[in-house]
Amino acid sequence: MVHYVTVATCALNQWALDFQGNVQRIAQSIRQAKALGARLRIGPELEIPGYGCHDHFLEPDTTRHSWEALGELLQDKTLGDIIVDTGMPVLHRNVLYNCRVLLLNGRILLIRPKMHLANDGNYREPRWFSPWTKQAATEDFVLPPAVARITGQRTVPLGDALLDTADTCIGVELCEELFTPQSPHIAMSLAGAEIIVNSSGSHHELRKLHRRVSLIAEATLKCGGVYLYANQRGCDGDRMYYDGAAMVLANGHVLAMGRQFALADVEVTVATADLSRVRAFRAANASRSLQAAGRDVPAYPRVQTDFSLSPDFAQLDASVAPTRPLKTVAYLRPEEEIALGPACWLWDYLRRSRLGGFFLPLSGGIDSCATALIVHSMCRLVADACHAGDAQVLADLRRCCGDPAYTPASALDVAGRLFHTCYMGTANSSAETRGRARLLAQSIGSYHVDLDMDAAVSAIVALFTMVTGGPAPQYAVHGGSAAENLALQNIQARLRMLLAYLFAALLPWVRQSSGGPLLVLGSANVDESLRGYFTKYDCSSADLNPIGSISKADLRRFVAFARTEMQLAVLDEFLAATPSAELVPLADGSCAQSDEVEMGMTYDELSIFGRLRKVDKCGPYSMFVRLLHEWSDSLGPAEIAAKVKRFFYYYAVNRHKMTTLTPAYHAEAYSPDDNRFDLRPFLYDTAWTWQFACIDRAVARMTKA
Ligand SMILES: Nc1ncnc2c1ncn2[C@@H]1O[C@H](COP(=O)(O)OP(=O)(O)OC[C@H]2O[C@@H]([n+]3cccc(C(=O)O)c3)[C@H](O)[C@@H]2O)[C@@H](O)[C@H]1O
Ligand SMILES: Nc1ncnc2c1ncn2[C@@H]1O[C@H](COP(=O)(O)OP(=O)(O)OP(=O)(O)O)[C@@H](O)[C@H]1O
Ligand SMILES: NC(=O)CC[C@H](N)C(=O)O
Repeated sequence: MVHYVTVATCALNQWALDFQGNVQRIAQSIRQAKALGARLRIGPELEIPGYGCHDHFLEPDTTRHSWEALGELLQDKTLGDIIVDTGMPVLHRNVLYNCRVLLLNGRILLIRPKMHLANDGNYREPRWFSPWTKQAATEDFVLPPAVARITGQRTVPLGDALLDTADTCIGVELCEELFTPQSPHIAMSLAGAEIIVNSSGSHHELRKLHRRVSLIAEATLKCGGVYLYANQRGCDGDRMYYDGAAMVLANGHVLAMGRQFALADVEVTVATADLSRVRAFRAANASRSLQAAGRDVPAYPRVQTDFSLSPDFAQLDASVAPTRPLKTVAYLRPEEEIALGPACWLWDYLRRSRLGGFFLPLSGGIDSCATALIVHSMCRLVADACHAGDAQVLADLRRCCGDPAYTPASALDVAGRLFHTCYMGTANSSAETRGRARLLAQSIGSYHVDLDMDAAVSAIVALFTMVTGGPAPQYAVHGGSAAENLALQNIQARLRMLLAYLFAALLPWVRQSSGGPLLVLGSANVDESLRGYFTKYDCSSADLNPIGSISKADLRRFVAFARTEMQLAVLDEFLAATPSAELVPLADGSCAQSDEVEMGMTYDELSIFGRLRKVDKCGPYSMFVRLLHEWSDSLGPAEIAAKVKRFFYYYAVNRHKMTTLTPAYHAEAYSPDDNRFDLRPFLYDTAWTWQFACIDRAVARMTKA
């Protein structure tokens, strides 16, 4: 007797509130799973309305339309003969739950509400849902009449139960539940669930996939069993990118894993697991058996079905073999993740916003260069998908370009249609930055504009002088005050933003393209945002920023990676250049300004401050203590104190700038995004009187000692 079960998990590119598109993608994934021989298919968390509906979950319409959409799935006869695990909000006795709904042949088997809600970082599920707190208990859920008519059921069980099929037992764990110390899979496995299904809405952060795989590998290594993990993939309407990587593990080994980043709307990952191995693994583990036989194992209610996941478990069929475990999991390096995640996010945003492409102010510096490389990466993915026959990507591309007959020849060809770069020079710009911008644009195929805007700068200064009747403001190198010097720089920076929006609106018209206007891209990185080293409402203000949660140090690593992997020799010059704003007059024809000198700290130091502040939750005093140990080889307590105090001073002065930062791709746990992720006041006492005094006392004590 063999017990081979073929199971399917998916990554779907759902879009919040796009019920029609979401149901189509779910149905397509079920059909694909069946075609691949699967008898169980799981999809992402809340896949019917889309995970990222946020406060729309509070609207009864969202639940209502989810039931209507579920009704369509239940009535579709092509979706039968497979257990389907789908997700939607369910209102039970006036309480809203985040639920899995398990279906089979037009009937609902079980509704399983989430028991441990995600409530940190970007997650705030308790704002909309309540957790189901009754372990191993169910209640009767009365179906909405329209659904009851379809299924022929009046009530279905809702709660924490297991599903018994003819050949195995299935337990449901929902996303965050895996991340908790007392994960439900532990009790469910001890109670005999052999397959655990986990549907997630888990967004990308660099290196996060390791954590998911380790948690599941650890779970199945300790408990034994088959574990299915599904996830959304794509931008479903905000700063997050859900990064797929749907997978199947068994007894600690990865059997199959889908792609983390890809443009395909539907990806089904299938594996055949041998349940005999699960049984042998568990039975041979004496201490596990002792626990499983004990009184503490919850007596789960069990929903019964005669359906069997094994094709015919009475006979050995040599054509069906268990999937061999992967030898290694091919984790991407963080640089590769930066190249792919934001690129896929940009593509989803572009096609879903139905605009005509991107416009990027390209300065010849590292940040806008990294942004350009991400768009280049997007163009490569789009060209590859078209060449591989992805009809959806080709249709979306044709709509963006406004050309129904277009077929791309290459990534550079795609860039020529979608990507616009612009160098906006002034008398303060150097030939080096202008040249680097032009060469990079050539290398990646963007439509490049090289302009000078001195006339506009002079006009604004002249207007100011005329209105105030005073002398013209001067740069510091010409004897001007600090205020004059800053004001003159900020005019240039803000004019660039104005020009960016003008060109984004009208370049398609100039090029006689029938695509829509362009999305303006910004390139402010985490470090300069935290330090406030940028002009409010300059080119950092844009429609989207692909690099806004990434530090300068990581961006430099990404550009170095792109130099080799994308074979762009021009990037050597970017890596070698000294970062500079080029907003003050040149000295002997070359740049007289250096970011790090002006900021009073290096980008590497800023990266460290940024991680300590957010990830390690350090206030000024804790940061000082941490750095005292980490920097003790090179710096004394007084120097470290001065650096920490300088950072917190500028952070406090400039925190207000975070409130208007351009929406940025969420890539890192140290993101300073003020609107959704890093919630802080923006009016601080910049003296930090109490905190700095505490540091000063510690320095005094150490100096005395
Ligand atoms: N607590 C608060 N809440 C709300 N608003 C507040 C505020 N404190 C000041 N403000 C306002 O903020 C404004 C000052 O900010 P802003 O106009 O940006 O000007 P500001 O921060 O004074 O100057 C721009 C900074 O960026 C540097 N910079 C300039 C250009 C390019 C680059 C580069 O990235 O390479 C760097 C420049 O050296 C300087 O340090 C004023 O309007 C002020 O009223
Ligand atoms: N000469 C320029 N031409 C076009 N865009 C520019 C120019 N100077 C600055 N910008 C735009 O303004 C943004 C902020 O300018 P800033 O001088 O602060 O550069 P940065 O943040 O160090 O970025 P980069 O490394 O791209 O220069 C740049 O990322 C770029 O998009
Ligand atoms: N939707 C969820 O429950 C996600 C929570 C989980 N901590 C994650 O990041 O994957």
